[in-house]
Amino acid sequence: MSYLELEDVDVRLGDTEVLRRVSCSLDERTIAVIGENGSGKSTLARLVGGLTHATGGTIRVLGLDPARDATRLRRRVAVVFSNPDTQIVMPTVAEDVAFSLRSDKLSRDEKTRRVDEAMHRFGLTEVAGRASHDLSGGQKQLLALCGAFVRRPDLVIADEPTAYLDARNARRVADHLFEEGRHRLLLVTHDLALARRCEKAVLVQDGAIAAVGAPDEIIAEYEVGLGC
Ligand SMILES: Nc1ncnc2c1ncn2[C@@H]1O[C@H](COP(=O)(O)OP(=O)(O)OP(=O)(O)O)[C@@H](O)[C@H]1O
Repeated sequence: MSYLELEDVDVRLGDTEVLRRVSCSLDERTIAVIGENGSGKSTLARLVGGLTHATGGTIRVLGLDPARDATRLRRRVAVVFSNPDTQIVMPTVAEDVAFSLRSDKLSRDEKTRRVDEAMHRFGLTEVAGRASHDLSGGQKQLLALCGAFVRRPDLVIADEPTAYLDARNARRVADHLFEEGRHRLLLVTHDLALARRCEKAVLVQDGAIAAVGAPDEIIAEYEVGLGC
């Protein structure tokens, strides 16, 4: 079984049918989700992350049903959104990163070591004691990513993770996202250069999956549709 299995999945939010009969079986380590504004990409990401529930069909993520195994899934999946404010919960940067490890059964020393190492990787060591909400938009984005990676998840779901970042930090974050390691990546992005770095691409159109394939081919199809 692939780690991402969707069969005839529908998602209705209020009166809107946001995703319709979505089916796919994906096992590539890095997957890009592309498509026009409002096509349903973020909803698909939230669905895979267990934050939005299907109203029809079946879904398995890492072999788990997000509706029934939410706790187990949360332990293995990290979701990062384009708006980092929704993810920052603790007063200082270091506390916020440590908060991500609150339910991990690690010794205090091991937690401290992991937090320090993650802050170093994301260039946050110098602002470790600063108030989280006083950071710039880009620094907040790095903090949200740091909080996701410190947990060493099996699957990272990132929705426009480089949206607020300058070129240097965007590169740094992309390098972490694509780092050879244990995590798989589902990346929602309008940055087609980033999408090209994935092993597979999914094109979402009007709430449905229009195409799945090699990124170059799927991006070409998308650009034709956009009239580029
Ligand atoms: N909670 C909600 N209630 C009703 N409609 C919603 C809700 N969330 C999203 N939608 C609608 O679902 C559609 C898809 O939204 P979604 O955010 O998934 O698109 P997207 O492809 O990620 O767009 P973008 O590229 O602009 O971020 C949009 O028409 C949006 O208005």
